[in-house]
Amino acid sequence: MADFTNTTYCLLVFLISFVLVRYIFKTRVNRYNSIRSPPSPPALPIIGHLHFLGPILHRSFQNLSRRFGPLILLHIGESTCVVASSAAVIKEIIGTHENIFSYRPEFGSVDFYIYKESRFVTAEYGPYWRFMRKICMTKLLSGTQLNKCTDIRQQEIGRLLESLTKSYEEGKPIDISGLVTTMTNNIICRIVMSTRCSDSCDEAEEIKKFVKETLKLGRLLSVGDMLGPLSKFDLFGHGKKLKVVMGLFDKLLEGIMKEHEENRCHDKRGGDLMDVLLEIYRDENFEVKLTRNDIKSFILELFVAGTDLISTSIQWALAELINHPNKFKKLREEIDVVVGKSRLLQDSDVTAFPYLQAVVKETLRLHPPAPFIIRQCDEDWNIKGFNIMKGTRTLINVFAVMRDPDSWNQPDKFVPERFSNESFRHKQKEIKGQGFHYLPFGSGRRGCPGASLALNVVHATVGAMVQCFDWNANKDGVVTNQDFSCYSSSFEVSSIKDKGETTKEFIAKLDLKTGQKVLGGGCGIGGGDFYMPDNFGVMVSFNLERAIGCKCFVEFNVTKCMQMLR
Ligand code: HEM
Repeated sequence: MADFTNTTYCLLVFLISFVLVRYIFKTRVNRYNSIRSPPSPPALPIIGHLHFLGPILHRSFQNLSRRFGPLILLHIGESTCVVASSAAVIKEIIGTHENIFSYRPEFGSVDFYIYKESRFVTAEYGPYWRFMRKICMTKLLSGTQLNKCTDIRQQEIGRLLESLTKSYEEGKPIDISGLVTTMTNNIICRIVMSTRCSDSCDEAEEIKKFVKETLKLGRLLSVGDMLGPLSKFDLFGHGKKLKVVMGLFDKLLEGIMKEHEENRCHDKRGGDLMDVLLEIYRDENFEVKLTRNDIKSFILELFVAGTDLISTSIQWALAELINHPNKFKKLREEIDVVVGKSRLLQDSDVTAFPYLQAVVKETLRLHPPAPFIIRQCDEDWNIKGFNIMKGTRTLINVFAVMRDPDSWNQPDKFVPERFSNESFRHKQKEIKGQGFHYLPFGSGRRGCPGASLALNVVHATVGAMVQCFDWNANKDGVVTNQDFSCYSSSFEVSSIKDKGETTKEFIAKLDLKTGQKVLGGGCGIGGGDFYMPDNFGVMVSFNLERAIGCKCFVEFNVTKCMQMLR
């Protein structure tokens, strides 16, 4: 009853707010009515196009663009955006007119972000952004810095493999999602703050919690953007919570910074990223004077930008390989020929594995962990004959572009071979995002600076997991060859696992046909599934058989995966 009252109350506040906002403020919508705007689906009063949006946003936008064209205008409550979904349109936006679309929009969370003045990812294209970007590319995430971290990556992957083996030996189920996320968090933690942090598991764990909470609250506050200027009143208290979480993060990071300052690194190679940033902070000669908040904010952004995305990519790659045993076999053979069975694959081996690289590229094409590139139009502009107003949020639907049948053969199929055959190899431009058909890391001056680090970790982890274990869907397991978005929409409410219900009972309830494949939960990530209900929990089992003889039993826990994204 209390829940019902709360929900009704929230709904009322929400609706009244909309009406007030509409009444009080002259909206962007009105201005768009008077210009040649991009096509727009029929909108409802107050909510605009909200009713077109399903739980998986990039799919909803893909469906809309199929009906209304590759550039569409949407009003969601008080929030207006254009969505681009074809390579030709995107080429204009982040290619030809990149200078107009180099800004990223502010979201509702910014008012409650304690390092408001220090953000890099949403910094305007000005001296501060240019300075941070330069140190990112030349010092923090440069090839030299990454080479220095090879040992860290190798050790953390080794730990992951040990955990898998140990769980097998103890006969315990394994939460792949949790283990892989811990690994990526540890890698970033150690690269950023060195062993001083990673040795203390508590600190690494604390950071993981803060990042998760910051992401969750940030998303909730962004949804509040629909309320327009009223979102500043923090009607649901998410902003207040964000401030508290960030306050705790700040305290923890200040402690780590002080520790670094006390044990100043005299290593000629320059120490970890925190050491490099502190060195710049102390130096008066740089064109931009860094503050302590700049450093903390940048570090938080690296965690937010990196950890989850790498982990998601690894899980999707594994899921696709499990679902395509012939491709798994082909990859295993490639690794066996080069590395053999007596040693573990190393970072430096990856260049000798074209098929492994193709598997990762194809995974990122089908399941881009960042399904949207978000930019903002900085002047009243014209794209393909349509007017876009200054300040309009511009969403590039990377997911739709990378599944566009005009650019890709059998776009919804997992076919790594498309990246390993000769015709594609000399299209390297595509891979770097310059052809605008393949954009998992964005493109141009605001493209992802962490792409090399991310690819290093994904290649080495997927390679090691394939080299060391046989991954087969258990015959009891629910396994699908569709991605999770199809999975969630086809199961809906009737398939929520009841409390106390065993996996077997749950599976029986789903009434799957013999031989039908259903993808395991660990794979259910792709930017949007966090809308799934809390109690949705499918335990999916996989058998792991180690190449060198031992057998493991793994359970993918969907609930845990999704909690990760909450
Ligand atoms: C698989 C993993 C990753 C994916 C798929 C990914 C994807 C992306 C995408 C799509 C963008 C926006 C690009 C654009 O606007 O054109 C971006 C930006 C960014 N990424 Fe990544 N990223 C990944 C990993 C990382 C890592 C590991 C780091 C750093 C540790 C990182 C740091 C950043 C930063 C700082 C930006 C903002 C750059 C700027 O505004 O100049 N990312 N990433």
